[in-house]
Amino acid sequence: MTDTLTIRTPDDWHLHLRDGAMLRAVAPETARHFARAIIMPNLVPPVVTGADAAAYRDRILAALPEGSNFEPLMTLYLTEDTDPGDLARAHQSGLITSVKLYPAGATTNSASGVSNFDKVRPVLERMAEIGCPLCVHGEVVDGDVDIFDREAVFIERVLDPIRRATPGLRVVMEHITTMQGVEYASEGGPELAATITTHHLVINRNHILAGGIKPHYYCLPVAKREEHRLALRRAATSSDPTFFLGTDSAPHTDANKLLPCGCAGCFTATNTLSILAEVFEQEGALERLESFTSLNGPKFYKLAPNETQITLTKGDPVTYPDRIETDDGPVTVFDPMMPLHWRVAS
Ligand SMILES: NC(=O)N[C@@H](CC(=O)O)C(=O)O
Ligand SMILES: [Zn+2]
Ligand SMILES: [Zn+2]
Repeated sequence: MTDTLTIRTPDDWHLHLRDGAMLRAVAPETARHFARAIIMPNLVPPVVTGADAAAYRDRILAALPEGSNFEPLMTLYLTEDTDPGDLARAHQSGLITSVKLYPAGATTNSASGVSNFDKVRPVLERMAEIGCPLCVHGEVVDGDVDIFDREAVFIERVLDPIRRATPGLRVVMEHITTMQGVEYASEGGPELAATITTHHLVINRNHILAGGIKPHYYCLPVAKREEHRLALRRAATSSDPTFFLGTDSAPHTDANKLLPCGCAGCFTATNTLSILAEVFEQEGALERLESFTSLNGPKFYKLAPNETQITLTKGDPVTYPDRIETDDGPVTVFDPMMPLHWRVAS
């Protein structure tokens, strides 16, 4: 039986680090095991210009533990006023790695996102020319569309038309949650990829809603039926390079999660690798964990995989704190509802 696994150091291709006290508390949780991460720009106010991204990058670096080599890969938040020239300069200088599209109103801090997709056409065309990837939160904002259908409808109504109208645009479908997402991504050729979160490999909608409401399992896109979770597991553990890890670790204080109108987001940075190793072992695919966490992402982003390695060892169940403390208040760590046997050896 395999009880140690050495892989290239993982990267997280979708991560929320926030700012201020929250940033200082959560950055070390990711930097402990990950070499790089794509940093989401949905701060208040959002990271919209190259100058904003440079300043945010400095704040992240200042929040890292001493001696950390963690590299934040910055993104810009696409708005209807994004300046294509500023974006292109930020990308060409290496300051930003990608641009994030939030349909206005789709998720946490998305109010400055896009309502009229025609308005961002020139920016998307410029991105296609310079090879800057677009990371997409793929849900329609339409009160008439059932929340469980918003991803599938987005693919047909918004994503596919954008991709057809913008040849060459490289797109990452972020945090896919449906078999329709898996299917569309896997048929999209080398210019299309998809990230899958840790929590969507573990929970389905019953975990949120059956036997009492569980606010800590509420995130966007919301977890779907079991058949969709199983499709995500097959995609993540296949060797298809289309799919890679984006944890979408999204810290909110417990006070903000446990409101009558609570925030969306699961905080998984602390125990993600233990959970993923458990999931991949359950699927008989431990030898493919490295592709998902450490190889497919860099390949899509045209970056070298990390030279360093981590070793996971299997033993007695490993426990993690239920919550981490921040100066903004406690943040609950995602509970995978199963014993975890794999730990990252220090
Ligand atoms: N995933 C979430 O439920 N929340 C994210 C936003 C996002 O990634 O959509 C957040 O910033 O809290
Ligand atoms: Zn999102
Ligand atoms: Zn996110």
